[in-house]
Amino acid sequence: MEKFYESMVELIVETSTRLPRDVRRAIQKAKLGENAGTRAAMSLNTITDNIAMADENVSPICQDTGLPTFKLKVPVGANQIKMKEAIKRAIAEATKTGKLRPNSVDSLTGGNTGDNLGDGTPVIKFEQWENDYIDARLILKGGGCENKNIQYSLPCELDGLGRAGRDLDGIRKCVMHSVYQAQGQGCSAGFIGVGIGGDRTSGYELAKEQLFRSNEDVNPIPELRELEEYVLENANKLGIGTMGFGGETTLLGCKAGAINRIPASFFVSVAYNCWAFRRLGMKINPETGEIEEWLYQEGEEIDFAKEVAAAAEEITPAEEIILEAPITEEKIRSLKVGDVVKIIGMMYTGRDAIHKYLSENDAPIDLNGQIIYHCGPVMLKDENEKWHVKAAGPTTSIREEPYQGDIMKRFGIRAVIGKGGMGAKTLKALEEHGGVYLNAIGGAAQYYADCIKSVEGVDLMQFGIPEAMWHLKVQDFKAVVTMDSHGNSLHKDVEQSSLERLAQFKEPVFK
Ligand SMILES: O=C(O)C[C@H](O)C(=O)O
Ligand code: SF4
Repeated sequence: MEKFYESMVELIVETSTRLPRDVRRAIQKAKLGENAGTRAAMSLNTITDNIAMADENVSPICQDTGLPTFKLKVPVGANQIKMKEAIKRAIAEATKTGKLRPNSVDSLTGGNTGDNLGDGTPVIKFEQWENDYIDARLILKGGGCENKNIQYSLPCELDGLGRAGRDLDGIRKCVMHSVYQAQGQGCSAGFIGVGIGGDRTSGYELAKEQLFRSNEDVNPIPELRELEEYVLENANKLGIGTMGFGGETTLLGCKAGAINRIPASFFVSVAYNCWAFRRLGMKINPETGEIEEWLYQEGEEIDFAKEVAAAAEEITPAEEIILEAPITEEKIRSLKVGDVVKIIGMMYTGRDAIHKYLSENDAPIDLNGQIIYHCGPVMLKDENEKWHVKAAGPTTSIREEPYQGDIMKRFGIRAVIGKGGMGAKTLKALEEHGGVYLNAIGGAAQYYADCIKSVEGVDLMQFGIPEAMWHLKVQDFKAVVTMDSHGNSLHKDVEQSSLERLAQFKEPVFK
């Protein structure tokens, strides 16, 4: 079992830090399809730089290492109890070494278990089979994309598309709609798994099961193959683009499966996965526990590191505006949607727990003129009790929509950084108070960790590592203004234009 445990540690570390080959190829294709100089092209450059940095640092690609979900197929007689114990031990170990963020939170008390173990975490599923080896697969699916999963019950009425009936064309409409409703919030461009049929539970399970397929396989069922190809081609006409900034690629992969249903129910379930599609697998010898072969590793491996060096010579950077807190209202009012800013100096992290806390309590520090970063980092303490940032990309900002505007006004905060954009309430507050929303590239956790030069302090540690308020000193932290103090929002514009584009897919296609 010791070897099996070591194999599991390796599986977790590799999955968290190195994207599989099929995923790299899909991202490379998207990159080649964007026009140089656009926001989408810039974002994809950051994404591929980040992939290369994660390879090199053997550190998490994204700070949200998600809900670890293992799927094991085992020969009859293999001891599942022992395997489960070894997997749990491996999870705790990978958390201790900073390859996983402590992500297991008590749903009633809010307490973080600190080692990723707890009721329901990790998810481990076993299946017996006739083969003589163990097939072990792992997916680390983050929370932002998980929140964009969606389940439709047919028939239904859909924005832009009208009625979706109980047939293949109705299914087509649901799947197109699922990509539209995700906008950039699940760190598009994404991959989707579609589950047709089943009940509410087995439908979602089937959808997630599709995410274990190679992105390049061909569906043996002709109707499903047609559906997959249709969606992949046409969802990319929605113009949502990388991070929802607009652009040519919105979807990187679509895989669909179908199971039977009962007459009254007709569910279409969609599991959305961000570009940081972390899933790997291995064949393991059941006697020795050793790795026999890695899965998803056929074909060419794209090493983005080489491209980083080449691209650095070519790119002329867009004009960047330096921002350093404390920021004046005048400075904020001079910023407009589309401006690229480079932040130097201090910023403070604050996500779900902090926003709720600040809505009911005083701030632990003076936030006047300051910058709040929606981020739950991976942190490690060294032997001298000093904290280090191991991964620190933005989290989905829309969750703070109920609080954000009020908090900015009350504490004098001038800028918030996050991803995916915010809604009408925040936009109004930015206008009234003089604030901006800055979009960072979701998932680019190594890229941003590199911009953080020191950890100057931390407050509210009782909320656990991802939710505490970290005081970070940064250098050249780049972000784009996507909501300004003049009532403009790139997110609102893209949502509107993509809804109009969605409507072109209203007419029946599969008869
Ligand atoms: O929890 C996080 O750090 C990010 C999350 O995955 C998100 O996409 O919002
Ligand atoms: S931040 Fe983005 S890339 Fe990271 S897990 Fe969340 S959705 Fe995925």
